[in-house]
Amino acid sequence: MADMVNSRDKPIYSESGKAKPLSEDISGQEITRLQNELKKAETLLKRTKTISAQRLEEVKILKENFETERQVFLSEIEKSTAFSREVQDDFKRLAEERDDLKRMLDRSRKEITAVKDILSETRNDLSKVRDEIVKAAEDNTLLREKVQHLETEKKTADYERIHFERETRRLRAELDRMKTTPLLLGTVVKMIDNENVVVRSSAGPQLVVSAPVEMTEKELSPGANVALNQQTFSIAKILPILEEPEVSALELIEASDVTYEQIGGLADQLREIREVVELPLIKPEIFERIGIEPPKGALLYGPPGTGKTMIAKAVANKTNATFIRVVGSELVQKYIGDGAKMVHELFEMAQKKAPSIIFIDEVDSIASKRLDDTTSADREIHRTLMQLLAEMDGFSRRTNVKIIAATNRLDILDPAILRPGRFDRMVYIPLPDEAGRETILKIHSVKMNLSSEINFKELAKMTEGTSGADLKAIVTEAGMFAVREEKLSIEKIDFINAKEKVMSSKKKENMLPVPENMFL
Ligand SMILES: Nc1ncnc2c1ncn2[C@@H]1O[C@H](COP(=O)(O)OP(=O)(O)OP(=O)(O)O)[C@@H](O)[C@H]1O
Repeated sequence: MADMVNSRDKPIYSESGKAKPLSEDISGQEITRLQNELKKAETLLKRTKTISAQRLEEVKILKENFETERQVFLSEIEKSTAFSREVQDDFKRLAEERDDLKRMLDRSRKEITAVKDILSETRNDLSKVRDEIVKAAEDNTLLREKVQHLETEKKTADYERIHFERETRRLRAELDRMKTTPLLLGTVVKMIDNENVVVRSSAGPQLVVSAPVEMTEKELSPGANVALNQQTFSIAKILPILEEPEVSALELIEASDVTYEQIGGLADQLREIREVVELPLIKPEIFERIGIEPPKGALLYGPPGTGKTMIAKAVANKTNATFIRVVGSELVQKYIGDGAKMVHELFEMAQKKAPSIIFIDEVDSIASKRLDDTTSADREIHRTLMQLLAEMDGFSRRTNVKIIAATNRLDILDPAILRPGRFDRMVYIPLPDEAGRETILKIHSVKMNLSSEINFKELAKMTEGTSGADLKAIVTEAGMFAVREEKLSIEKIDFINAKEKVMSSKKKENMLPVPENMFL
């Protein structure tokens, strides 16, 4: 057993921990026990070593983990430090900005205060200006009233002046006629030489008279109408020759260019006139076939500027007739003493130029009713009328001569001229209605360059009471407005301005007194 003790196992310790020499009291059992104990201790030591190794390993891992986390924390701290620095910078910048803003706010507050002051000053000024405007408007109204009053006075004065001028002219003509010894009518037969002329006096004999030095050979050509002094038979003046319309009271148009299409809004009236004037000229056989006398003509009456002359010209155009226009007032004013003769020559010329249409404008000037022929002028007018009636009665209905007369004063016409057999139809030519006005506006602006916004229907609504001549004036005036402003086309505003202008001047005219029943 002693062999079994390993030298390595020496010394052996007792339970009390005190080493005892092996030789002494160690029994076999004790040795076994001690060996067991030793084994246990070894096992324990081994386990302890293992555990220590495990613990060491764990400590190592923990150490590593700790290092890693420390690094993470360090980097986090670094980041936080950088962030905190940024935050500090931002804060600083924001603080600066806030200071700037504060300064700006202060400045703005000061500016607002200044603006408020200016505003209150301006408000005061404005209220002063408003007061001044109100005062000026009141002054303006007063002035306008004064101007209106003055305009009315001026119109009255103008009207009186025109009236007096007319009266003066009439009296002067009357006076001249009374002063002048009546002249004899004569016709040049031939010129003998530069100084002597043979004339046939209307009294009968042929005479040789001296040629006045101021008269040319051409003026004294054979056939020229002359007036001769009753006592000396010298040539006092050359009388106009009817066939030369520019020196007579006549307007002679061989071929009129007015067509029915150029007349707006008078369809019914045109139909009536065409029946009595156009039809007998174009188709006289219809009347023969039916066995009725063709009409002689028509009397057109109505307000001025409604197209009476146009109608007569259009009929002349349609029938290829010569259009001869004579103005009643000119007949008696220009050819004092010769009115009746002129009427006779007028009908003669119409026959010569047939087919023809005699248009007697302002027929009231020679055909007005009067109670008695007090003055010689009245007697002269009466003679002219009698001649007209005689000519109308005398010429055959079958000739190619038709008469159209026109007047604005049906109320003053002598009933003699209205008697049946003279004018077969009396046609009222009224102011155009709305549709008529629209057509007339379109007719007169057909060649104009118009802007697309122009609405003639609307314009026709605004021009109530205007005549065809007024509407033509509006169109022309609108063109003038556009020309003045160098526009490319006529705009609506030009028409509105033209309408205002024409209608206001018409209103002024209308303020002159109008005889009662003027268009009846
Ligand atoms: N119905 C119409 N259609 C188109 N244009 C018209 C019309 N009526 C008048 N006018 C225009 O007015 C102008 C004057 O018309 P016109 O001389 O025919 O009138 P009137 O009735 O004879 O006038 P007055 O009685 O003053 O002699 C014409 O040249 C024409 O341009």
